Amino acid sequence: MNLYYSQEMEAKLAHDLIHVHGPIIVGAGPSGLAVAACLKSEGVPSLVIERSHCIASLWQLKSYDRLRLHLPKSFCQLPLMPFPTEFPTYPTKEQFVRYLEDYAATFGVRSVFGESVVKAEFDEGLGFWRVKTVKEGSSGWAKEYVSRWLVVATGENAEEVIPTIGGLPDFEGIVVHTSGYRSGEAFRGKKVVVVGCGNSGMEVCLDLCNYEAMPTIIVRDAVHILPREMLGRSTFGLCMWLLKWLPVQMVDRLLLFVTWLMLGDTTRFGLRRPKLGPLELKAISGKTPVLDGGTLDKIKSGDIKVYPGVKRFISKGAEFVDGRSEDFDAVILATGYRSNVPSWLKDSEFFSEADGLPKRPFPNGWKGERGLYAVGFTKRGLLGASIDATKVAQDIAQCWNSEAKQKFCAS
Ligand SMILES: Cc1cc2nc3c(=O)[nH]c(=O)nc-3n(C[C@H](O)[C@H](O)[C@H](O)COP(=O)(O)OP(=O)(O)OC[C@H]3O[C@@H](n4cnc5c(N)ncnc54)[C@H](O)[C@@H]3O)c2cc1C
Ligand SMILES: NC(=O)C1=CN([C@@H]2O[C@H](COP(=O)(O)OP(=O)(O)OC[C@H]3O[C@@H](n4cnc5c(N)ncnc54)[C@H](OP(=O)(O)O)[C@@H]3O)[C@@H](O)[C@H]2O)C=CC1
Ligand SMILES: O=C(O)C(=O)Cc1c[nH]c2ccccc12
Repeated sequence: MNLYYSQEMEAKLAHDLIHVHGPIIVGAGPSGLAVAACLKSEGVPSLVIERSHCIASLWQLKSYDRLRLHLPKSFCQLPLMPFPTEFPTYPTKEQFVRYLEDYAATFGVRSVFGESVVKAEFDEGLGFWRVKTVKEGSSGWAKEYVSRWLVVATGENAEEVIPTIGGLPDFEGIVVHTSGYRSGEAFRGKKVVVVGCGNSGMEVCLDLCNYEAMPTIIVRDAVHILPREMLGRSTFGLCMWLLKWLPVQMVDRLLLFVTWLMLGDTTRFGLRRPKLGPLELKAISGKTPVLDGGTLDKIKSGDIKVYPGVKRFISKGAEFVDGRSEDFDAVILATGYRSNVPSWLKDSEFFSEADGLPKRPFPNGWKGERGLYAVGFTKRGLLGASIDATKVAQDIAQCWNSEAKQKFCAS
């Protein structure tokens, strides 16, 4: 029971509401865990509500086997607990998940699993957030949690983007989104078309090659492909260091020059570069450059074919916008993810209905009104989540620990 509820409020709350002692955090991914840990370190309890039956479901349930962190570990660790020193520079997903399990245990993160938040609404009368959940995968069973603070940590990758491409329902082979792809084993000897050329599409193509499958990647637009490492350092680390001294456009120019020396002109292989440089584009649009870990070599050798956009699918293959057509055994949709916040959060001021991200861009998208917060919607990966989590926890702790505990200080 929250000590700071007034008797009057207490009376107003129906007996079947669950009064959360501290903030409610929706989502037990890295962002939710990070904010719970930071709150704990400030002496603030919290409750994490997670739809799946484990922490970090994106990493444990929706990712392929060969996945590793693609930025060096120093840029991916959560606040207050570094990665073990014996971890490699780019930890595997198993290592990352083990780290997150240890992290949750170390900070005693309190979670309920298997409950999906279907509605969260600020009750003006009570001055509290009411958060309704249903048991994942069932109907007719619901709970309602209540708190002064609501932290949204459901992520930018909560739902798969499944594009409507003409003819796809008529395609007779396997169709799977990358979230359901585990390894190339199931595709040995098969012709596979991979739709989308972000980091997922590129990595899956390389994996397919490693299992003697024959991948074709669909690149419908311009894309920045960068070597994961340059000049003996991680490209990302080098960029972060250069950005301390130089403006982003200049860092982009240097980056593209070294990339050109290392990879050559990628246009020859069907990979046009956007007009804006990779870091400027990332900052403006959130579009992550591809950090190449060997895919480009397979494209150069012809093991991976590059085609422009799909015009439509047919029963045994696809027709492309350039008039060519080809047979395929399987389609892998590497078409990315989206936020699901607009489907359950009844507040259109803080989050955009269009993309489910906070309306105010980084670094100002972490705090809304009336005790509402967001962690992990910065388009800056785990580093962005850690920055948000620290700020959110400090803000809530200030309120929690203030002398005027009776007063509703989230505003
Ligand atoms: C394949 C892949 C690789 C990546 N690699 C990197 C990387 O190397 N480095 C990097 O910095 N970033 C990387 N990212 C970005 C990624 O966003 C972060 O790694 C990280 O997972 C974000 O954490 P999060 O907690 O914000 O979101 P998530 O990890 O997505 O966690 C959100 C949680 O909320 C839960 N949830 C969603 N909706 C509800 C609901 N309505 N009710 C209850 N629970 C809900 C989900 O089940 C999930 O467990 C990668 C992303 C992907 C897809
Ligand atoms: N640690 C690691 O190694 C990895 C990290 N990641 C991270 O995970 C996040 C998600 O990445 P990812 O899953 O690649 O998603 P992205 O959103 O980054 O990429 C989706 C791709 O699909 C394309 N696309 C979407 N719809 C269509 C369509 N109808 N026809 C053709 N192409 C289409 C997009 O093209 P367009 O740009 O034209 O819209 C884009 O190239 C990113 O942050 C990424 O960095 C992912 C994999 C590995
Ligand atoms: O993996 C991701 O999605 C990230 O957002 C990590 C990231 C943040 N800034 C970048 C710049 C270049 C490449 C990756 C990232």
